[in-house]
Amino acid sequence: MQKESLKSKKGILLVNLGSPKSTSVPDVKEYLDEFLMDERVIDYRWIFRALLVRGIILRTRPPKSAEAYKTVWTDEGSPLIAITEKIQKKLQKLVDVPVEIGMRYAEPSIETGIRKLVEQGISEIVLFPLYPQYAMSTTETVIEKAEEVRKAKFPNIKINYVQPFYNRDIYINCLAESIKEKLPENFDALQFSYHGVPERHIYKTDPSNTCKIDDSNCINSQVESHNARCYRHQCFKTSEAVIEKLGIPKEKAIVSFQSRLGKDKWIEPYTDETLETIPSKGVKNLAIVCPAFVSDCLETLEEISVEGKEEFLHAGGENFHYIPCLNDEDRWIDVVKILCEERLNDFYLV
Ligand SMILES: C=CC1=C(C)c2cc3[nH]c(cc4nc(cc5[nH]c(cc1n2)c(C)c5CCC(=O)O)C(CCC(=O)O)=C4C)c(C)c3C=C
Ligand SMILES: [Fe+2]
Ligand SMILES: [Fe+2]
Repeated sequence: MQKESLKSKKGILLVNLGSPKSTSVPDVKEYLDEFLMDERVIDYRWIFRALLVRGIILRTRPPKSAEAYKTVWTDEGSPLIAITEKIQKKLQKLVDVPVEIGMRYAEPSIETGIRKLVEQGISEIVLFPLYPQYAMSTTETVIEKAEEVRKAKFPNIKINYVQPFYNRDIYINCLAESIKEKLPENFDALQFSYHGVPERHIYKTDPSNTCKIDDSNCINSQVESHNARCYRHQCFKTSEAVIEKLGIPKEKAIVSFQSRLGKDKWIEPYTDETLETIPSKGVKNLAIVCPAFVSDCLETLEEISVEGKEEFLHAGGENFHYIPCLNDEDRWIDVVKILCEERLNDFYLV
């Protein structure tokens, strides 16, 4: 068994969220349709999801989103895709197996990425969902999609998945080092702004049924199965570990959740409301980082760096310092390499 595994060819697929093909309204609409019709993103029954997405959201949102995308688009296209390609190229120089990329939505899709590997004779793939924290709308949907594609199109390949890595020392050290380098000399608070999710998603993915979204039941939970699946817990734990590593007092750290959509209750506190209230509480000089994203994207470059900054300054803040994501920093590529290699080696254990 082990001999056979050693003979088969291995490869790596890095998976990120994906962006529209272009900033045109029809391309943005097509992208949003695929994204929001995902049952792990808007988790209503198909008919209600279609009524909400196609009947309401897609009638008004695409032109606004297209305008926002225009402000971050570069000569290389979408920042999220361009950065993922840079990670791929750097990783490729460090490992002796082929590395491809795939996006959960739009192109290059997960299927395209797997096909490119299979065409190179690969039959064992390490698939890395590029999300530090687990969520139904990120890690889970990537794995579901990859399994659907594998079963339907490539039934003879094996896939090992890199697990969420929010609590791995190598990642925390890397993130802390990266933040440390970019922190301004004087700051009143360091804000960790994570992408939000509806509260309902937190309860839905908790196998232990113990999460009550309050500090004792969520952040400090000792229930392993809860902690492995609770996005909120994992976000707070990421921040806690980073501030400890940086030696920043707890009182100087703020955790918040951005980018909510629709009328459902999302996990709190909300980033926009926080930015509007902290100046009156004495936070005039703010450093802000977005650790749910490994690569800068619309949500960091526009929603935080532009809109968030405006909200903060308008509310009386004086200095707003955005700390970029890990992007293609060498120290982060080293972490990606280690996490992938662990799963490459797991093929030998079968
Ligand atoms: C990092 C983790 C992410 C989670 C969790 C997440 C949940 C989530 N997102 C939406 C709706 C939208 N998100 C949009 C953009 C977007 N979201 C993420 C990541 C997470 N989303 C990224 C990296 C991006 C940027 C993509 C890019 O091309 O740069 C958008 C599109 C933009 C817009 O119109 O505002 C929507 C819509 C929901 C509903 C959700 C959880 C249920
Ligand atoms: Fe999102
Ligand atoms: Fe929780």
